[in-house]
Amino acid sequence: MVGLRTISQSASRVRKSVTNVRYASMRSQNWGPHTGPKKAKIVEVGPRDGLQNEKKFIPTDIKINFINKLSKTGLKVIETTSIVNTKLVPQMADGIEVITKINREPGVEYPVLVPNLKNLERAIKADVKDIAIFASASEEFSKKNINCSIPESLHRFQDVADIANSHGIAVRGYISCVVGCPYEGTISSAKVATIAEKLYKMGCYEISLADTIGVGTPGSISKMIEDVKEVVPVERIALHCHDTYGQALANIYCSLEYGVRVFDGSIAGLGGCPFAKGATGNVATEDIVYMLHGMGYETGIQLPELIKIGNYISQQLNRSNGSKAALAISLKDST
Ligand SMILES: CC(C)(COP(=O)([O-])OP(=O)([O-])OC[C@H]1O[C@@H](n2cnc3c(N)ncnc32)[C@H](O)[C@@H]1OP(=O)([O-])[O-])[C@@H](O)C(=O)NCCC(=O)NCCSC(=O)C[C@@](C)(O)CC(=O)[O-]
Repeated sequence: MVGLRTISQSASRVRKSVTNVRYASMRSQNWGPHTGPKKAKIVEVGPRDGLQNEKKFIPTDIKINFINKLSKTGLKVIETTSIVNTKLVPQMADGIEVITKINREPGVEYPVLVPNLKNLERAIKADVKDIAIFASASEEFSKKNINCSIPESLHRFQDVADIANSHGIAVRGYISCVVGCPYEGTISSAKVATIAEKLYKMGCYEISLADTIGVGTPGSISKMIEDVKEVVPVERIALHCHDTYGQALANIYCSLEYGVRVFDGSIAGLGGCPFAKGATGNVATEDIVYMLHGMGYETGIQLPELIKIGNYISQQLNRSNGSKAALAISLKDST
């Protein structure tokens, strides 16, 4: 740990160049709204956000099998697990085993949630190449989720980002509760923009704006994106929707109008946050992909394969598939 801290200063210099390399490779993929074929990127968060709240422990082999299957669908980013306090999130207690045992396909990124330096150290030992840090726009949620205030968390994340980047590890940044919080109610978009700018400046290659409890509508989401776009280039913005109020696809559609091209989704609509009452499933990846393909966006994802895996994991969890597109297509195919 002491070793990690001592390299923190030179790390900020290295950070800049590593971040720029990541930017260059992302730019070549044209996630922005500009010219060329219409492209969008999906960040599959099912293995982490989708599973973290499951009460019954899912055997590690099933998690690994699930991720290995997802790796063959054309997805370019699969958020694999988290390295956090195992007493608080017991479902992710096998995070290190999962990340070390999956088959990491070339061209696929496997980010892992990391909240602090101690856990970054564990991630580095496990040869993790991509991490996600997770801040919040709500003080209360920040304290409940990561046991510190927003300013303390940003201070902590600066160290994590510096050291991660100095090891060549790319860093994605989340902001939870971007329009509403289960404890504080409405959240100001100006506050979200301030935090987004800080995460971006500390070296996050992408800022994922999370509507943790799914209260956003195209009205509140567009205001929030407008404000964040002022301080973070739109091609570095991702939207992470939960579908609690059935608004997720409408919100994604409206963010497309603002130039956002990166969307987090959870296969079969799995998900929920242990620290946010009312955080139900994430928007189903299959539904996002169905909509994007229908609008002429290329995602590189084979939807039929994704649907098979959504059905597989739903069976393993003994629950019905939460994707409407998957249900409709599976029904049509079976008749
Ligand atoms: C952030 C901390 C660590 C701060 O926790 P802390 O108490 O401030 O710091 P700590 O590092 O001293 O850790 C406390 C205890 O946890 C243990 N610990 C710590 N890490 C590990 C580990 N890997 N394996 C085993 N033990 C671990 C550590 O050893 C210690 O044990 P003690 O000394 O008390 O016996 C804690 O609050 C925590 O882990 N919180 C869980 C956060 C979390 O996973 N939240 C859910 C994901 S975020 C989310 O879902 C939102 C998102 C991203 O999807 C977007 C959205 O929709 O909003």
